[in-house]
Amino acid sequence: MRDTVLMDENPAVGSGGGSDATAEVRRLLVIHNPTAGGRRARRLRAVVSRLEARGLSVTVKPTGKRGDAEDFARGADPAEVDAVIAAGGDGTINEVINGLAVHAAAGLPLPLGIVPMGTANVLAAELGLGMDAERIAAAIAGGRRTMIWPALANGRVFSLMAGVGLDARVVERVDPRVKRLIGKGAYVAETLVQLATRPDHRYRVTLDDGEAHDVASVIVAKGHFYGGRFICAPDARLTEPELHVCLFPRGGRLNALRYVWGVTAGRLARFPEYRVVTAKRVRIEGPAGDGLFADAVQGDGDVLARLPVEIALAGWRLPVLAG
Ligand SMILES: Nc1ncnc2c1ncn2[C@@H]1O[C@H](COP(=O)(O)OP(=O)(O)OP(=O)(O)O)[C@@H](O)[C@H]1O
Repeated sequence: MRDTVLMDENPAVGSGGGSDATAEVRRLLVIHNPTAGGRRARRLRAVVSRLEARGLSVTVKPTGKRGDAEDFARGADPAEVDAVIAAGGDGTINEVINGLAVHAAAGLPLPLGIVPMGTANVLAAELGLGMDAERIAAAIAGGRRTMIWPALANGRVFSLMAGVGLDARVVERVDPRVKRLIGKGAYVAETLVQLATRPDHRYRVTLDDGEAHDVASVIVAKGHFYGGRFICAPDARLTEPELHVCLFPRGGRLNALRYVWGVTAGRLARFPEYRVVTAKRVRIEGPAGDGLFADAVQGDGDVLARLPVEIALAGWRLPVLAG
C-alpha cells in the first residue's frame, strides 16, 4: 500500500497498460436499455447501421426491466456470438458486466463493447471512446481488446468505482424521473437535498494490511474519472489490478460541502486530510440497517450492496472493445 501523489490537472483520457490483442468480431449481441439517457435511440441506430455496413451480424435485444441486461449477457452463447455490446448508461453496462462475469470467470471471456447512451457515460470516458457513432462502430468492429480488471463488492461486479457515504446516498435517493428530465442536474439537486437533511455518519475502512481509517465517506476507485469527468483518484486505471481508496475523513455538513466543492472544482489535492491509498482488499463497516439509508454501497452509479461490504479485485480480466 502507498500514498498516491495527487495532481490538479486532468490527466489524459485513456487507459495505458492492459495487454491488448485483436480478434475477429463478426456476430454481435447488442443489449439495449431503451430507458437510458433520455432515450438516445438515434445513436444506437447510427452505430448499428455502420456495423452492418461493415458486414457484421447484429442482434439487438431491448431490456424490459432492471436485471434483464445481466440475464441476457449471462445467457449469451460464446458459440453463437463473438461479443456482447451494452447500449445504455453505466448502470446497464454494469449489469452486462455482471452477466459476462460468468464467462470470464470460467476462462471463456466474451468481449464487451459499448454504445454510450447514459447520463454520465464514465466507462466510455475512461476508455477514451467518445460519442461519435463512426468511432464507436470502428472500436467494436476493429476487435482490439483492452483488458480491464473489474472488482467485487460483496460478490457484485463493478468496473469504475464503489462508494459509501454521501455519494451512495445520493445514488440511492435520486429520482429516475428527474434524471430523465434534467440529466446530471438531478444528481446536483439530490446532493443539495442530502447535504441539507442527511445526519452525520461514520464508517470504518480496513485495508488489506489491517490499517484502519475512520471516515465520513469513502470511494474505492478502479478508474480515475468520477461522476462524469471529475477526478478523485488520479492514478487509478481500469487496466491495473489495484484499488485506489479515496478517504474523506472529516464529518459535518460544512466538510461534506467542502468535499463536494473539492471534487467538482478539482481541488481535492489541496485538502491536507484527503488521502488516496492503494489496496487489494477493503472492508467497510458502518451503520448497517439503521433505517436511514446510510448503509448503501453504490457501484458504477447504482446501489450494488449494503454494509458491511468486502471489496476486492474480481481475479479475472474482461476484454473490452475500445479501439
Ligand atoms: N428496460 C428497463 N426499464 C427500467 N430500468 C431498466 C431497464 N433496463 C435497464 N434498466 C435499469 O436502469 C438503470 C439506469 O440505466 P442506465 O444507467 O443504463 O441509464 P442512465 O441512468 O440514463 O445512465 P447513467 O447510469 O449514465 O446515469 C440501470 O440500473 C438498469 O439496471
